[in-house]
Formats: sequence, C-alpha cells, structure tokens
Amino acid sequence: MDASPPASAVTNGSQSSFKESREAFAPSPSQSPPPVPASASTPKTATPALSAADNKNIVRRKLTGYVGFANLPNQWHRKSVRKGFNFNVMVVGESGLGKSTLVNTLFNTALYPPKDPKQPSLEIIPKTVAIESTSADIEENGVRLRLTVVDTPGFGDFVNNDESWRPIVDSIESRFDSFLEAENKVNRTNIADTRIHACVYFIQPTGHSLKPLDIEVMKRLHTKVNLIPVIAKADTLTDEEVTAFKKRILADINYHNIQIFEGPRYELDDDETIAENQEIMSKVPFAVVGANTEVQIGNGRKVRGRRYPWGIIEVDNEDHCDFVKLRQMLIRTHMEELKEHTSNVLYENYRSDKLTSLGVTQDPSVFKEVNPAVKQEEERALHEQKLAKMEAEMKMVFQQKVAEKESKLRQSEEELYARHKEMKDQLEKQRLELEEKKNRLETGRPLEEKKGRKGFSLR
Ligand SMILES: Nc1nc2c(ncn2[C@@H]2O[C@H](COP(=O)(O)OP(=O)(O)OP(=O)(O)O)[C@@H](O)[C@H]2O)c(=O)[nH]1
Repeated sequence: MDASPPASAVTNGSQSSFKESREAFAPSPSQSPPPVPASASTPKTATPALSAADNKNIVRRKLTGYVGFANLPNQWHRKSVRKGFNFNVMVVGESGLGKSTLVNTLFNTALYPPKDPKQPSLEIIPKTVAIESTSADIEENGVRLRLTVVDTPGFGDFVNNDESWRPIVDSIESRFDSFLEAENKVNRTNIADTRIHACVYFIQPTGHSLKPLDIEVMKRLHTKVNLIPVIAKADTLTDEEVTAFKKRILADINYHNIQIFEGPRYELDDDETIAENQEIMSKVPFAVVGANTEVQIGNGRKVRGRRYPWGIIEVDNEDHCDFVKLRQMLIRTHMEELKEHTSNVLYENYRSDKLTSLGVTQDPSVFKEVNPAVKQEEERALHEQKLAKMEAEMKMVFQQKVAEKESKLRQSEEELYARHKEMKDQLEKQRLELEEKKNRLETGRPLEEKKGRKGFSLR
C-alpha cells in the first residue's frame, strides 16, 4: 500500500474535551444528555408536500424591502449550538472485530479505555450478551456533542448464539419505552433521548457471505434501528476480495429484505450534495480499518494507520479503506437524518404498534391532512345542497297554497254562478208572468182569479 497523505480529517483543529461515564445500561433521566427534540433537526431542503390545489392558493409575492426572515436559519443555528447535540450509536459484532478501535478512531478520542491485556478468567465471562453504554461530551469548534456508544460485549461469543439478538432488541425497545413514557408525562420539556440513532453492524471479513447469525440479527434489528453494515478489519482482504464480498453481502441483504439505512434524497439538493450522497451510499457496506496509533510514513508525516511488513494502511486514506466515508455519513452529513429517521419512522412505528397492542385506538380522521381549498369546496357543496333542499320545500309549500286558493276560488265561482242562474231563472219567470198579464189585459180576458179556499167560491 502506498503512503499518501490522508484525504481528509474532520477533527483537525478541533478541541475535544471528555467527561466519560461507563456504566451498564439503565435508562435514567439523570444520566441523560441535554435534550435535542426530534424537531430540532436541521430542516434541510425537504420539499413540503404541497398538492396542486395548495400551490394554486399560494400567492407568490415579491418583497419590497428587507423583512428579516432570511435570518431564521441563523436563529436555528444559534439555538442548536446553545443546546448542544446528542447522538447514540450502537456497535454490534463479534468480539475482536475492532469495534472499540473503530469507535475511538471515528471520534478521534480514547472513548474506550485501553483494554486490560489479561484475558478474563473463564468464571467471569458473562453468559449472556451485555449492554454497556459509554458517554462522552466532545466539543469541536464550539459545538458540543454528547456521544453515547452502546456496546454489546459477548455477542456471538457463545456456543449457541441463537438468542444473541434478544438483549440487543430488548435494550433498543426499552429505550423506546422510556421515551414513550417520558412523552406521556405532564412535563415534557426535558425529555432525554436515549434512543439508538444508528447501529453499526460489524461483519467478519470472511470474504464469503453473511453468516446465518448476521442475517438473523439484522432481520431482528432492521425495523428498530438504522442499520449500517461494515466489513470489519478490511485490511485483511485484497481490493478484489472486498469488492466481491460487498456484492455478496448486498445480495444477501436484498434477498432477506433487510432494510439498511439509506440517506434520503431531497429534490432541492444541489448536484454536488446529490453526488456526495451517492458516493457515500455506493460504499455500503463500508470496508473499514481502525487504528488509534500514528505511524510515520515516507515523507516523515505521521498518519493514523497500521504498519505491516509490506507497507502501511492509512485509515484516513480513501484509497485504502471506506473509513472516511463511514465517518462522513455518521457524523458530517447524515447524523441529523439518522436521528430524524429514528424519531419519525422507527420510533413512530414502534409507538403505534405498542399503543395498538395496548388497545389504544385512534380515529384516523384526526390526522387526516386537510386541504383548505378542498375543505372550502366541500363546505360550499354542502351549503348549496342545503339551499336547494330549502328551495324545494318552499316551492312545495307555495304550490300547496296556490292549489288551495285555486280550489277556493273555483268553489266561490261555482256558487256565484249558481246564484246568478237562480236569480236569472226567477227574473225570467217573473217576466213571463208579466208578459201573460199584459196579453190578457190587451185581449180583454179577465185575469185569472186566484183559487179560493176549499168549499167557497169567489164572487
Ligand atoms: N488488522 C486489523 N486489526 C484491527 C483493526 N481494528 C482493530 N484491530 C485489532 O483487533 C483487536 C481487537 O480490537 P478491539 O477494538 O478491541 O475489538 P472489539 O470488537 O472491541 O473487541 P471486544 O471488546 O472484545 O468486543 C485489537 O488488537 C486491535 O488492534 C483493523 O481494522 N484491522
């Protein structure tokens, strides 16, 4: 291997201060980092999901002068720096795969104290996988990070490793439970986030394929944590072997439908960011090499690396391994994404499953996204329906009234007509009688006497 200078070193010029605590995991608020709410993640460039109707309702106006909201990102930046950040990473892998070395290399700290070279006696070797949490406050250019590394010593060390995944899953779930419990308390201002934001899974550099244990554990973990597979001690494989091994691992991962962490793609990202993210993702599973010691290379420069009889392998040299890309993803480019995905997807799924299993039900319409334009349209249609109904009712009442009036009028018309006919008949009768009288008088005939009473005759 050649001894070219490191491609990058993010910790250059940084001051680091440590306050370490190493204890078995027991979620307690007192040991928790300052809270960084899920919502405190940088609102990068994610495009808001606006429908066409929403867009139609947005009036785009040009500002005529300086208003000041362009300063919002700075406000956010100041607030975040003041609060500090926290990041919880879990390392899973068999003993001796270089987990502690890699974590120390990643954060450029002696997070893990140097190991006692004396092997533990057989009596004190634990019988189950232990969960150990180590926290350190580190600072770089004024930005504070509370880093918690959760180790899983004992994983894969037993004759029967069938249940190796259980303590790991239990630890992840108990952290979700603590968060859920804290969220349900009256005072939620200081919720400590002990949830695991990333799980670096160390694969033994066998050069073959994933082992059944790897597949089993990954299958158990992938819905609960952001899985980041790495090929441990990649310096033990040649470049060709690494390429072929990566292909086989990815094929296994696909075959078993294991979801590994993928950085989200944002529509508004610039080409450079998109290319950078693609390059990072193209290296998964990262072939890493860890080294905390510095070695001198040809030109007298000191680099972090491992010296072999045939040459030096530099951890910060991208031609030698993918360590830089892993660090870039975990710390520089995707730390917030990892936290956001943990909070918005993994924890949310766990939370809703848990609440559903406890019998808590949710009216789905409560969270239905309401589009104001559609809502207005619905209300207008409803109002029109109501108006049409009222109009129809009024029309019916009016027609009823008209019909009643018409029948009354017809009745009185008929009555009038009948009276008129009666009067006309009477008049006609009178006319005829008078006519008769006139004729008699004219013809000299005596007027007919009215008949007298029975038995009497008129003179
Ligand atoms: N060749 C090689 N050796 C490494 C690498 N990383 C670590 N080692 C060596 O591997 C041995 C074990 O490393 P650790 O970091 O203690 O491994 P670990 O996985 O933390 O081991 P446990 O604490 O037992 O789980 C040490 O001697 C390291 O120097 C690497 O990338 N390549």
